[in-house]
Amino acid sequence: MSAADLITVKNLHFTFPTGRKVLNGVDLYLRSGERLALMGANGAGKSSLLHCLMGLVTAENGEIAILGSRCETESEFRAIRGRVGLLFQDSDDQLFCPTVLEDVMFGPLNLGQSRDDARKVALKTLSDLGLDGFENRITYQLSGGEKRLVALATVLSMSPEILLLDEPTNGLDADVEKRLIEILRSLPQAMLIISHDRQFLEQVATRSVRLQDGIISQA
Ligand SMILES: Nc1ncnc2c1ncn2[C@@H]1O[C@H](COP(=O)(O)OP(=O)(O)OP(=O)(O)O)[C@@H](O)[C@H]1O
Repeated sequence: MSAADLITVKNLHFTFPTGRKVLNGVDLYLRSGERLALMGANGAGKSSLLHCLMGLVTAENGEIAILGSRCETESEFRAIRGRVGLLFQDSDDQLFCPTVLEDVMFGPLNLGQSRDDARKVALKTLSDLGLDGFENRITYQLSGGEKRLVALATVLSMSPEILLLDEPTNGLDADVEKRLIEILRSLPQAMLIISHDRQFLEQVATRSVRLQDGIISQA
């Protein structure tokens, strides 16, 4: 690990209130320019690890530093949340507005942009993802794959400095997955990507690690 790490995790432990322990001393780093694949079996704790990184659940032990700031308290996590974009595993956790445009504008508005600027950035982000003409679609009526791309648009419209992507290819057909691969490869942000799609990871990831038995090993 080095001072140049965008994310540094040391000896992280996390247990659900039910007593299920999923992280048992995780060490991890993400550096500028990396697209890091986080692999592991179903239930290994990959999503839980991303949730710890965003402060959505509280680790009982260990250290998290993001973009040079130590994150432990809610106010410390709040300070970095606008700079880190999390694509949830389930698109329905990400989309809560009646229309696509409102959902994609929500983040930029929340970051203090004017309605005009938020609209412009939302329309550009949708266009970049091949979603021209989707702006007035009713979010809950979208197909699973369409929702996946709109959910990604809600993340990218905030121009986060780091991307945490939880199974981004879920529900995408082969052509759309191919487009997503090109998009992710063209983005400047470092990213941590959870996926069970080996072909996808082979084309996108610059490094891979595996979460198993609560710890990280080389994949
Ligand atoms: N709220 C909860 N309370 C108790 N246990 C939970 C809770 N949420 C998840 N778990 C359990 O914690 C474990 C880790 O879940 P997590 O979703 O982090 O795994 P994952 O590696 O992302 O799995 P997958 O690849 O299937 O998405 C699983 O066994 C899951 O059933």
